[in-house]
Amino acid sequence: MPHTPNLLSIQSHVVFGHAGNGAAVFPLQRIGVNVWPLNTVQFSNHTQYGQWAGEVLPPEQIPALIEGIAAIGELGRCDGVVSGYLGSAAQGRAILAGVARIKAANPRALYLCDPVMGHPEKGCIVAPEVGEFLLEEAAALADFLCPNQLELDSFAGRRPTSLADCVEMAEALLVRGPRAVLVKHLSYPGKDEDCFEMLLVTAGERWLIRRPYLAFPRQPVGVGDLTSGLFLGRVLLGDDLRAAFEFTSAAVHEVLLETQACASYELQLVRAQDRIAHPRLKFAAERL
Ligand SMILES: Nc1ncnc2c1ncn2[C@@H]1O[C@H](COP(=O)(O)OP(=O)(O)O)[C@@H](O)[C@H]1O
Ligand SMILES: Cc1ncc(COP(=O)(O)O)c(C=O)c1O
Ligand SMILES: [Mg+2]
Repeated sequence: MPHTPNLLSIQSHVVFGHAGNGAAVFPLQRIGVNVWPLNTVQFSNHTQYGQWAGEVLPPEQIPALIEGIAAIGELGRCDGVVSGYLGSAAQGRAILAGVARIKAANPRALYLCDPVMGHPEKGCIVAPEVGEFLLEEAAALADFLCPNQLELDSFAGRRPTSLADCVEMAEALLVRGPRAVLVKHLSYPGKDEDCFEMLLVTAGERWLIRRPYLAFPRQPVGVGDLTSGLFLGRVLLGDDLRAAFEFTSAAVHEVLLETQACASYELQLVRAQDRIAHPRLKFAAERL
């Protein structure tokens, strides 16, 4: 029987709806990954509603929970770690210490860092110290870095002038340490507005995926968290990076099609579950 990978997912959790672990855990389970959810916050709902109840996990709880898994002798079975939204650089450092501990227990474990910096139009912005921490500290330990365009711009300190420039900006991040950079959402002058584009760069390869652009009255939340989770999940299941990239794009598109068909603001993960596991569509990655 093939090994069922174990993935520690360090993200926010919402009671109602889907964001953070609330967007990533079920799809990961549905594709055959054992998820160890470590919830950095528990909120009633995602923050784009403008109001929520709940609490942030004290940063010292992150190493304590990881240490608890080590104490029962199971930490070496962790095959991968995803981290998402960080409340502070201190919380980020606690996560990196946990990742280092896991890599010591299992040197083959992979770390994907989703460098969440927020979306000005979604109203979610992180403190400047978090941006610096992500570039100066997290990128060095990450095997995969998954910025969106705004996060890529923030790392580069400028806006792109073209697709080739986006590639250059992503490749500049490779120098910081990750083996691959997945840009989850491209935006640059001259881009075809009918297409939604994602980019994957490694030391030797550059891949672009285009899929149809879907219009929403309000952009759903949690898509980035779903994207980064599925990508690492498929890598842990044995896909090469191109195959994981193509699978992720197709599965996320299936979720958005269902969400659009239901005229829902929240991602329709349960309704789309069979198509997450077995997307009907395939968007082939184009080599640049
Ligand atoms: N095919 C598509 N058409 C339109 N919007 C899309 C499509 N695929 C993803 N999106 C949107 O793009 C964003 C995903 O990219 P990203 O910038 O990583 O978002 P996030 O803020 O969720 O991290 C989400 O707002 C998502 O709703
Ligand atoms: C609690 C919570 N987690 C995660 C996110 C990130 O979601 P996304 O994947 O859209 O970046 C948000 C966005 O508002 C949020 O409120
Ligand atoms: Mg995001």
